[in-house]
This record gives sequence, C-alpha cells and structure tokens, in this order.
Amino acid sequence: MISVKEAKDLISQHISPLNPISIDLAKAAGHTLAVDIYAQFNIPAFRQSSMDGYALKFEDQEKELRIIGEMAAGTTQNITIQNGETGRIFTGAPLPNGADTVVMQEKITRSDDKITLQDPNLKFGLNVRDKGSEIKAGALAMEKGSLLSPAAIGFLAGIGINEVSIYPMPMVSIIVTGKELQEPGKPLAFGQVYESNSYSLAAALKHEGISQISIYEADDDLEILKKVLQTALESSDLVLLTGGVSVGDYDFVIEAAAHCNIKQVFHKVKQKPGKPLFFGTRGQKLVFGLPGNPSSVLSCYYNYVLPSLKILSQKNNSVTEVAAELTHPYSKPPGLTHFLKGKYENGKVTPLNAQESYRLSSFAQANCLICLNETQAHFEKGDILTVMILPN
Ligand SMILES: Nc1nc2c(c(=O)[nH]1)N[C@H]1C(S)=C(S)[C@@H](COP(=O)(O)OP(=O)(O)OC[C@H]3O[C@@H](n4cnc5c(N)ncnc54)[C@H](O)[C@@H]3O)O[C@H]1N2
Ligand code: MOO
Repeated sequence: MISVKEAKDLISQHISPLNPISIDLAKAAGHTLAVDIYAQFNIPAFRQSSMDGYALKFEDQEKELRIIGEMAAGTTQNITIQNGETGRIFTGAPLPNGADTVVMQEKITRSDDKITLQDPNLKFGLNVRDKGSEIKAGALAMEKGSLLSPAAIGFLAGIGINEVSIYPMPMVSIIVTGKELQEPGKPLAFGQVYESNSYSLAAALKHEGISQISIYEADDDLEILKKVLQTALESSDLVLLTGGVSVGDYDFVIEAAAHCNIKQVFHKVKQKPGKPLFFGTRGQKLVFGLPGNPSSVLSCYYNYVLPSLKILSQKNNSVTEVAAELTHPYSKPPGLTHFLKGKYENGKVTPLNAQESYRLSSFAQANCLICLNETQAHFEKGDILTVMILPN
C-alpha cells in the first residue's frame, strides 16, 4: 500500500492538460486561457469624451465659445473646431478635430449658440479618453493561464476578440456499481440503499463548471461492468467509478479495468476513508475507482480527483490548505492518514461526530477535512494540524 503523498505524486505524474480548443468568447467564461492574447487595435480606437459637455481647445477656456456642431456617440462624421469655437459632445463620442479638452455641461453657462466656462479645475486633456489608453495595438492583453472571469470576458469583447483558445473541461463519466442501489424517490426494498454517490459527485463536478457528465449504473456483474466501462471510456476524458474496488466476491472494478486496457497506477492507499482507492490510465484518459462508501467517495474526490481536474483544465480550483489549532484531543491507530470531517473557524478546527465512511451527515455539515498524519496516534488540544478548506 502506498502513502497519500505517493498516491498524489503518482497521479500528477500521469496527467497533462487537455488539448486546447477554440471556442466562442461568449461560451468561454470559467475556463483558463491557453494562449497569450494581444490587442489587435488601439482601444479606444479614437479620442473620446468621458462626459456630456463641450469640447474645446484648452487655451480658449477664458473665452466665450461659439458652438459649431455636435458629436454624439456613434457618429461617423467628425467636425473641426478653430480657436473660439466649441463642439457639443456626449459621453463616448469622438472628440472634434482640434479639440483637446472637454468641459462638463454643468460647468458652463449657455446662451443661444455661445458658452462661457466656470470651471476653475479644468485641465488640459480633462474628460478625454486617449486613443489606445485602455490598450495599445500589439500589447499583451491577457496572459495564457488567466481565468476567464466575467470581467475578463468583457475586457476581451471590448478589445474586439470573439473567439479564444482555452483548456476545455473534461468530459466525465460516473459509473455507480452495486446491485443494492435504488434511485432516491422510489420505495426501498429490503437490502436496498439509496444511490447517492452519483449525486454528490455530479454536484461537485458541476461546482467546478463541468457540464458534460454522463451517469451509468452497473450491476455487480463483471460482464455488464466491462461493457459500461468500455462505453464510458469512449466518450470521456475522466471516468469515476464508485464501489466494487475492495476485496469482496462482487468487487469487479479492478478486473473490468484490466479488461478495458486500463493501466493500473495504484490500488490501495494508506488512508481512511478511501483505503481501496484505484487509479489507472488508458492513454490520456484517467480512471478513478472510488471506494463505494459515500464519505470515501467525496474524501477521495477532494484529495485526488479535484487536483486532477486542476491539471486537466488548468483551472485553479484546489482546496486551500491552512494550519489550524485542534480544539479537542483526538486519537486514532497509527498506520493510515485520516481525513476527518471538521468545522474550521477563526484558525481553530473541531472534528465532527459521525466520521464513519458510510455516513454523510457530518460531511454535509463540514467545511473542511482535517488531515491526521499516517504515523501519529494521539493529537492533543492545541496541536497545529493541516486542514483542507472545502469548496462551498
Ligand atoms: N474484508 C475487507 N472488507 C472491506 C475492506 C477491506 O479492506 N477488507 N475495505 C473496506 C473499505 S475501507 C471500504 S471503503 C469498502 C469499499 O468497498 P467497495 O469500493 O468495494 O464498495 P462497495 O462494497 O461496493 O460499497 C461499499 C458501501 O458503499 C455503499 N455504496 C456503494 N455505492 C453506493 C452508491 N452509489 N450510493 C450509496 N451508497 C453506495 C454500499 O452499499 C456499501 O455499503 O470496502 C470495505 N470492505
Ligand atoms: O476506507 Mo473505507 O473508505 O474506510 O470505508
């Protein structure tokens, strides 16, 4: 059995980013940019006013100025002003030729086609957005690796970009195994349990912006599982199986994976929950066999699957690790790393009740996983521990 660290290292050694694709800017939000983007144009493309007012030559500010025309936003024809002249102008409109400054309309007195200024704070170039002042043609607009946030999308649209090269999100298949599984909402017969792993996993994946998720059910039947796994592999970058990775007579994941030419990277990790975790690859495709207990599934998701998504999509999604002070003593046998469901607040962390891996009630209340190292058995109140803050 390998350690948690060895498992994490092995996973990262076997994953590379998905091949970038070009998509419409409008669909790119939440992705990571796969190339540097350079501005093609000066933005603004022309000198424009940032206020409703009057455009003038600054040197004329003391004079009475005659209005010789108007520039509205969107106008395609320019006017030219001479000394002693002004142009009525609106926010976003091009500056008339010859003008260098805009006075706000609140700061003038107008009579017929004449204005006089009362603006002691007027400066040369005031209320003018210079050509290229947002970005100059040829300048680096956004670096490869940047997150396409709403603001980034707006910025790129504003400099005329309509298509971007991004790292795609993986296409994911979830395969839940187990003859005992029943759909929530249906009556529960003797021996059945409600199927919850596909729900928690799909919710976690959607939280990361993954939308292409296929869910399959496979009975505890090797032939069915082989077929389902083969189908899932054909249409996915990442396959998450739950259940069937332990040593029971009906645990077929390892055998089905071998049959589907999945190269085993590891099986079993010195951890609780999630000891029988399996990880394998087929070419660029990744396969996780998550131990079926609902809490093991999620604990392994946050520890191994989420960091893998980060590499595939180049999106910074990882759980944050912080150091926190333990509020109560806690003991465990040495030999396995334990991940406890906990509550983190103001630098302190408290393990919750109901840590068993078949239970999710504590996980549903938790905001973190507390990492208890493999070799240590006793943890005292006040000990400083590593805590993984979970995404909401
Ligand atoms: N003799 C041993 N028995 C077990 C060992 C072991 O080392 N020796 N390991 C235990 C540990 S730890 C875990 S974790 C489980 C993992 O077993 P599997 O991955 O084979 O999972 P299953 O047996 O199929 O299911 C475990 C448990 O989870 C429930 N389950 C499964 N799928 C779902 C689902 N989609 N939704 C809700 N609940 C699910 C299932 O009914 C079982 O109760 O093995 C231990 N045994
Ligand atoms: O490792 Mo299992 O996940 O303890 O129940």
